[in-house]
Amino acid sequence: MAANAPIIDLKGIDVTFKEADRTVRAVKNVDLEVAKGDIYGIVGYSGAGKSTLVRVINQLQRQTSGKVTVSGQNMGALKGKALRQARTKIGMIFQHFNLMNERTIGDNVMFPLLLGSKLSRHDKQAKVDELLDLVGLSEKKNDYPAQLSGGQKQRVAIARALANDPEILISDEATSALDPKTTSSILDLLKNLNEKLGLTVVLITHEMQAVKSICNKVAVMQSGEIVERGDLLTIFSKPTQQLTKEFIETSSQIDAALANVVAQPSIQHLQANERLVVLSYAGASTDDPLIAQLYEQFKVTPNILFGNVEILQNTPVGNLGLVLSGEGDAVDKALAYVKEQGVTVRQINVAEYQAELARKAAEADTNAEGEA
Ligand SMILES: Nc1ncnc2c1ncn2[C@@H]1O[C@H](COP(=O)(O)OP(=O)(O)OP(=O)(O)O)[C@@H](O)[C@H]1O
Repeated sequence: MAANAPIIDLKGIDVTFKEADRTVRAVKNVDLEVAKGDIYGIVGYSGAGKSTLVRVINQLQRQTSGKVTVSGQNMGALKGKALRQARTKIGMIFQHFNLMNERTIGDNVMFPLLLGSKLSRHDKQAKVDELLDLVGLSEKKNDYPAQLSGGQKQRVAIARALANDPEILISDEATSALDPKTTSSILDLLKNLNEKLGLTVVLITHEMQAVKSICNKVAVMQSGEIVERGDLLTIFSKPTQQLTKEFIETSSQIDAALANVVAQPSIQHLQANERLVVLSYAGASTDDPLIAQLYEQFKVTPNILFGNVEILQNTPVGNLGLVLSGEGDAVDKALAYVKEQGVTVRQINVAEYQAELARKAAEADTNAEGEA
């Protein structure tokens, strides 16, 4: 494998399921390159094709067409023992942990080592101890899965997935059944393993929050296709697709803040020279100088309604909701200047935004009735 070749290289992947009464094209012509050491998030709603796509990486799911290369090996050409061998280098964890309840924690972690590891009996035991130590569960070696919390069970599953020293770990909704605090401790563990062992992680989730906390790259999937992809900062500060924006908004609470704001009478009756805007930026631009310049350069008065700054990949990413007011075309000029500084400007038409909120609420009601 060339030094800078991606560790996972998917080219033109299609997966079609044929059933008696229907055909589902679950993955449509997807290309995906994951570099060694990436924590690559794949985000999308249920049914988008995420699981099917990642199961192609270890060939638990064979592609209908396209080429899968992992660590330089053409996975589609492997069968039998060679395929089993290649799979040991790709660990996988799931939402429901998939532990063997009648075996101890130690034996669960030992299990993959019994299937063809060349280590001696003594070294296998030492490996189990080392793995349990790595995930912080040394004391639970002789307990059974039923005695553990969900977060602890997922740690056991992670230790088991690492038994054969994989280069890649695929996490399929591994935190979806966990509470927020446990989720964040599992995500921290994955990040830690990535740094400590150089493990490449592919993280499937429907929660942008998870992507935000540990991924360096993200792909957004919809109806079997990747609709947007890129490094985390670019995707968060300059999303282009509506679906990406939706996922980001659910994780940043900006829309919840905006919904509160547009419910206020003073905002519903803005003057002709007033504008409601949300400014989003990543990196160098910070609130203070920008806000000061609005007034100093353009005599535009900013009234700050809400704001938040998060640190992604060591870089501040901020969102700021403002009402801007100024004489003549001062607000337009100020906004043009702000855009030149690399800040994304979203102008909110209050009446249209309220209508949109009402439409979404009605849609949610209809869906809830359908599910009831
Ligand atoms: N073995 C299968 N046979 C038939 N259809 C399948 C099979 N596996 C998946 N599908 C269909 O493929 C589509 C994509 O499913 P997939 O599980 O990959 O989506 P997902 O994004 O991972 O969603 P979820 O998080 O709900 O699993 C869905 O329409 C699903 O019903």
